[in-house]
Order: sequence, then structure tokens, then C-alpha cells
Amino acid sequence: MELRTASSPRDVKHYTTERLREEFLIQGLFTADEIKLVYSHIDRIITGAATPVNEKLVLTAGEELRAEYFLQRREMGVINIGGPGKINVDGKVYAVGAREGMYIGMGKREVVFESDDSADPAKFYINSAPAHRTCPTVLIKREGVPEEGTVIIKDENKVELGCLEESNHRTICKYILPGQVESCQLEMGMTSLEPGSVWNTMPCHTHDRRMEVYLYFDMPQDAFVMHYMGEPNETRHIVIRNEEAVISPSWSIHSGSGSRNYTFIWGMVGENQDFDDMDAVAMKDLM
Ligand SMILES: O=C[C@H](O)[C@@H](O)CC(=O)C(=O)O
Ligand SMILES: [Zn+2]
Repeated sequence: MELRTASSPRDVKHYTTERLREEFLIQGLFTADEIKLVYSHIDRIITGAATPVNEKLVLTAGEELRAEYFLQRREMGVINIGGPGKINVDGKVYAVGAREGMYIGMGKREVVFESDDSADPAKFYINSAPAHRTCPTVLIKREGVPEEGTVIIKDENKVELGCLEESNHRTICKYILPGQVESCQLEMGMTSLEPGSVWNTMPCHTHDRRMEVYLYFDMPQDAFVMHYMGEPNETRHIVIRNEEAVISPSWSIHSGSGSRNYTFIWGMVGENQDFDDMDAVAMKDLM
């Protein structure tokens, strides 16, 4: 597990490109037959990925957590951005299709990732945060009929925003949030941009109560997103390629404009779980 510390906005404004990338950009997440994990001191979020191709991959606590098992004092959200796969949680097998997800609650001892077809492997993207109680473990689907252990994302949690004229026509699909999938602090969702739209989270915001991590994907190799961060009057950019993630501190805006449309997963942890608790930044105030 790689460890990253927290950083102050007063320091970050002096960072070079290299230093910014070292601190906030997460590369190489989806490596065949490996589980990659990055532990941040910011709200102690763990960002990671499990990419089982020819092998089953078992999640372990590693040295860093000083725990018996990964979810002993943690909760996690998973979204599969690859082909169909399976997650075995304490002996119960969940079939997790493309763009489907899971919430796995505190106390689950064994989590094993597997792909259905090594020619089209699953790519399980992971966000995990400290937890203090056990919430139900569920499979999360965008469509279908709800059944025991499966939650279907509600229509009210698929929110269409923006317009082509402002190059920000997109749909925010909320996976893990109160009233749909209960958690201690973690919220997760996926935002998809329409062809011709390139801007996410614009107009932008900060939310001092919560930090956020973004995973950008659905881009050809030569495409990129200019991810914007920093205080609203002191912005910086990080060039992000397909399937790379970025850590966004609470004091920072988090927005991006791509060389074409793309999809991203956002995960938030921190003080409250009110999705709309944002401090909007007026367009005229961005610098
Ligand atoms: O606090 C919320 C997060 O920034 C994202 O959900 C915003 C987003 O996906 C978008 O506007 O495109
Ligand atoms: Zn946000």
C-alpha cells in the first residue's frame, strides 16, 4: 500500500508540476492480477483497484492498517469499470457486471475478486474509509428489479445537468448515499459526459466538510482531462490520462475539461453525507 500525507493550500500553491502530480495523481491502478491501494491521510481514504485476469485476488489489510483484515474497522465501495466479474464476500458470491457496484460493510472478513472472462477482465475500482458501525452489504445496479441483497439506483439519483452550449451536458448517477445505500461516511457515484461535452463540475464548488477522489476513464489512450484543483482564486491543473485517479482535498475545487467526453467516478468522505452541501464558486470569482 502506498502512503500519501495531507497537504496545506499554502504549500501547494508553490508546487511544480512534478510535485503536484506526485502528491495528488494516482497512476497504474489497473494492473493485471494485482490489487493496488493508495492510503491518504486526508480523511484516511483508501483509493484502489483490483484487476483479476488469470487469478482470484484476495483483499488483505497489509502492514499499514494494523488490522486483522481489511474491513475490520473500515467500509468500502466498489464500482466495476471493466467486464463482468464476481466478488465473494465471506462466502456469498455477488455477480458484478459492467458499471455495477457494491457496498461492503465493516466486519466482512474475506473479500475475493474474480473475472468471468480473462479476455474481458473486470476492473474493480475501490474507495474505502474508516467506519464505526456495520451497514448492509449490497450489490448496486443501475437497472433491474430489486431483490434481497441488491439495490437498484433510484431515478431521483440519476441527475441530468448542464447543456451542450456550455459543453457540460452530463448525468450524475449516485450509487452510495443516504436513502439508497447506507454507509458510515462514504458516498460514491459515476458521472458520464455526453459527446461534445467536456466540462465536469462546472460551475464548480468546494466543500470544506468533505474530501473527494476522482477516477477518470472511458477515454482513448491519447485523450486527457485537464483536472483543475486548488483554492478558487489560486487554481492549478493536472493532466490526467485514462483510468488515472486524483485526490481532491476539502479546500480545493475539483473540476475538469477533457480533450473529448469521458466518464468519472467520484468518491467522497468526511463530515456529513449531504450531497448538496457545497460552497458554490461564482464563475466571476475563479482565478
Ligand atoms: O460534490 C459532488 C461531486 O463534485 C460530483 O458529484 C460533481 C459531478 O460529478 C459533476 O458536477 O459533474
Ligand atoms: Zn464536489
